[in-house]
Amino acid sequence: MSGPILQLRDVSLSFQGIKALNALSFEVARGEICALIGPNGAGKSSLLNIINGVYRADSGSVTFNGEQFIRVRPAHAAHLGVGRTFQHNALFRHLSVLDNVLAGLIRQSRTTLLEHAFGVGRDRRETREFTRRADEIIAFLDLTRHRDTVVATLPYGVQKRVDLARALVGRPSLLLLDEPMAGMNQDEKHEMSRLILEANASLGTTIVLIEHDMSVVMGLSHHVVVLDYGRKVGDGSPEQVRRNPDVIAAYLGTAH
Ligand SMILES: Nc1ncnc2c1ncn2[C@@H]1O[C@H](COP(=O)(O)OP(=O)(O)OP(=O)(O)O)[C@@H](O)[C@H]1O
Repeated sequence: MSGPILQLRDVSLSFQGIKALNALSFEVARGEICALIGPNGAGKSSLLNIINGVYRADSGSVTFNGEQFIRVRPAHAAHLGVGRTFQHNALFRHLSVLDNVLAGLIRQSRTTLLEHAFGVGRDRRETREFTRRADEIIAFLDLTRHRDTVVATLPYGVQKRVDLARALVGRPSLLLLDEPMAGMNQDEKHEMSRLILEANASLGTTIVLIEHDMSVVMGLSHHVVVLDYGRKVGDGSPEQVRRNPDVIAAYLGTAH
């Protein structure tokens, strides 16, 4: 399919009179890594929540892969090919890495409750196929040695990789990452950047990510959109955005 993978047109959202997003429009090209930046409270997470159906925009429209919606249920967004990670990872801490990654495939299950209860027919075939897919993504993200380890015992940077594996296993065409490097040290950020670039290059996944660390943003993204008080104040290549005086005033000048 040609054309942008994602288009937002005049999207607005308010919470009790506070405009979190104010007539926001931008496009994400197929295959790019697009960073959303802006000060705290600028509306970045709200925007991701609209794209994957957690929130409903008050007005405007979102077009994903040619399908336009104002409200999409999260399950339908996942079905259309939108994957997501959250700012505070929502892993099953007491389950293994493999089980957490398999959880990313639950929505694609076609097994009936009865087949699942007796472990027969489609259930057995599906389990084999899902495990194969999970192992593939576990290897892709360098997690094979942790495959059977309980997530809670793993270092934080590795847990964030498990979160990425769970989001990637369903092979979304658009992956939304909410602060994938939050709380990481420089080495972990470097490793996570490498994996995001690799997922983008080898799996062809379009990525929209929220990130505060400007050196990460500049090194990773093809395209940067800058928000401030729910409005777009910059939109272009990392270089264009870095030189935009409105952006410097709104964001880069702000202590973070
Ligand atoms: N569920 C909610 N209920 C009420 N207000 C909300 C809710 N979610 C977001 N807001 C408000 O909407 C505005 C935008 O918040 P949002 O979390 O989208 O910003 P952000 O750019 O992601 O911030 P941060 O960088 O701190 O995560 C803020 O004023 C916030 O307080």
